[in-house]
Amino acid sequence: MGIDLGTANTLVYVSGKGIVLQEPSVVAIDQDLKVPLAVGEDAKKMLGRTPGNVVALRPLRDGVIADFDTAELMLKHFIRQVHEGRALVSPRIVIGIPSGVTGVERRAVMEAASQAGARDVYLIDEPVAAAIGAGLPVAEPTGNMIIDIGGGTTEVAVLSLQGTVLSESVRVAGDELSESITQYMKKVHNLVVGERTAEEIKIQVGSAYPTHDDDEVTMEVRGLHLLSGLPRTVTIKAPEVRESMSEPLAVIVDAVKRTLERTPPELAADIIDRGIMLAGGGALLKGLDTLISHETGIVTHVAADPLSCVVLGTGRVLENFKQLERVFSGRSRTI
Ligand SMILES: Nc1ncnc2c1ncn2[C@@H]1O[C@H](COP(=O)(O)OP(=O)(O)OP(=O)(O)O)[C@@H](O)[C@H]1O
Repeated sequence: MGIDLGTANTLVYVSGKGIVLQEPSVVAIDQDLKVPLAVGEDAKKMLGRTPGNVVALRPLRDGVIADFDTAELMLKHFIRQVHEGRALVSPRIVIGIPSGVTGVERRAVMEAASQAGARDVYLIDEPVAAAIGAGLPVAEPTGNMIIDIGGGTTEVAVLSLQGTVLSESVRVAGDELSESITQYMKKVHNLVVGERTAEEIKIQVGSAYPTHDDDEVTMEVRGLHLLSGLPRTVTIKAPEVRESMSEPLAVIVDAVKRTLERTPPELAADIIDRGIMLAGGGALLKGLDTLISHETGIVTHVAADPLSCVVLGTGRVLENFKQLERVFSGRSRTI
């Protein structure tokens, strides 16, 4: 089994079956009874809509485990769901985790997977898994650059010979882009919008680079008007949404440029030939590949299925275990 334990989404791949689960990394908990009410999609629908005694939590924030107990609960829930309640037959699990997590958190993730019934737990850094899932030849002696833009972190890495030659991780990614839209709506339109609405704006009319028909793209946004205190609908245009995201986008572009500046010349030459690969849900932001190409002068591609790259990578590693044995950043075995 391969798992992408992401800030925004968790995906599970089962050898021979493919991706069997794709759910938001959200857990809703009844605080009075201390029991989970919902996990995944059902819990995400509750974000910002819960009564006093219920909290909808995202246990991973900014690429790290913010709430370990809830993360463990979620991981166990998903593993059991995939196995339809049956006990695991001591399977091997490969888990993709953000490269910024600490040693303690790595052990905690392995522990949670062991408790859910896994015998051999292997950890793989998300950029490495994303590169494998995007089909980059990471085992060859050639430089590959991957930018994995998730919910909480953007990880930029240069890989060669199954290893990370250099990498940089910034805690600015998809969620921060949505948050900038929230701030903009409040400041310019006096409209308070929730996390889900801000994400919808980003997906529907957000872009990183201008197109000729930009001005015609608009969206009606509902929220709470700050001055009247009443619900109101406001029409926004694509260029203002792009402008509202300019700061976090600049942080991402700077991280890419800094990594390129540190890349050894032979590998840099490979990257110029092969281009840069974008993965993670953030890669779906319209025009982001064009922005990065424009800023770096290097052709930039978006992976075929950016949201699934990490989990597909864990799956490929599972299915080619002997050839890709050196890609792991942690492992544990329960006897
Ligand atoms: N079409 C889209 N346009 C822009 N952003 C999108 C789109 N679809 C998804 N996203 C964003 O992608 C992010 C989630 O990506 P992904 O599932 O790869 O993250 P993750 O792996 O859970 O996070 P992390 O890698 O930080 O742990 C969210 O911020 C979401 O808003």
